[in-house]
Amino acid sequence: MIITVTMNPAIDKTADLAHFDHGGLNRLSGVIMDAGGKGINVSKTIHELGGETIATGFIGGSGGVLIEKALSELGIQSDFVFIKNEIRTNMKVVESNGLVTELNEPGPMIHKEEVNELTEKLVSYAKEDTLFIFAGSIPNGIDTSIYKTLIEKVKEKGAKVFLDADGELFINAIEAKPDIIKPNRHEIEKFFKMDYRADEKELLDMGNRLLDKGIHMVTISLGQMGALFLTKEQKLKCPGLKVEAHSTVGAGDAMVAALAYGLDQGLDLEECVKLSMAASAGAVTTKGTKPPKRELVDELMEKVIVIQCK
Ligand SMILES: Nc1ncnc2c1ncn2[C@@H]1O[C@H](COP(=O)(O)OP(=O)(O)OP(=O)(O)O)[C@@H](O)[C@H]1O
Ligand SMILES: O=P(O)(O)OC[C@@]1(O)O[C@H](CO)[C@@H](O)[C@@H]1O
Repeated sequence: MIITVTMNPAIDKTADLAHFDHGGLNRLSGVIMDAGGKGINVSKTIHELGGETIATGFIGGSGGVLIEKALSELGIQSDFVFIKNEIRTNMKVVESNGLVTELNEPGPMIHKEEVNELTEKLVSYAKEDTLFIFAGSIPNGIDTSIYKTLIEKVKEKGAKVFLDADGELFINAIEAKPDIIKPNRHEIEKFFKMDYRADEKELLDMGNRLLDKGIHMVTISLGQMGALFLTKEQKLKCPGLKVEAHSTVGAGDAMVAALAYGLDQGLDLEECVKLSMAASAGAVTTKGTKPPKRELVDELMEKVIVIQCK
């Protein structure tokens, strides 16, 4: 079973705008709302691909009720810890030239008892055939070592872990040796304190250094340029697929979802890679934070080119 953990969910509001006038009055059109937050998006994509997940994490307030309802209407199982405070709303502004500006709120204050409740819940789910996905930022009142602590606890019970996080959360969590990670270019460059754009050789080198830390698989996503998929045994790269982009929000989550689903289904690495390239490109074509349709993913899979890195 795949358990997604979203500590900082959000109602995503995606609005269209001809041109963003910084410092001026911007009148938005075509505002749509989606249940968001990285783990929740991962659950939505896994479900669309045909898999099963349980979405957990913190939810609260009217936004929390909306998210639970949205997941239940989709037929996605959830088991959240209900918190006292209201979850956040994140604004995504899509300009007509395709540029997306994201305005993410910090998230609610979480109390110690709420963290303890989630910890107990996760430990109770942890078994040898459980894959946990820890994804996204954390709300207020929680230490940045939380992912590290939780990864250690569930790994003790034999579970596997996929981590998609940034900054201090990522740095601390790496110490707990998650099985799979998916940093994007900026995240991995920041981790290795690079202040310029890494070339492919440097990206491979950074990926190898992370594998040496005991991580089984490192996927480095490169936006429209594609992605690198690295294990000790195999180093694969895929150029990005050409699609009509509407919003890149959630592309990374679709990639995480497809990789997790593929591995959980026992697909070989090359099949997992094709599925994740297709799902992430498919996610770019949807409006708002929506998963790609399975039929589109199947179509796009035929177009994925997998190259062995030298
Ligand atoms: N414009 C695009 N066209 C085609 N594929 C794209 C595009 N943008 C992203 N992708 C696909 O999505 C994957 C993940 O994108 P990216 O590297 O931007 O992840 P991310 O930064 O984690 O995304 P986010 O946090 O916005 O979900 C890429 O590796 C690629 O396969
Ligand atoms: O603020 P975080 O937790 O880093 O990211 C949250 C978020 O931007 O990520 C998802 C897209 O990946 C959106 O649904 C959501 O609004």
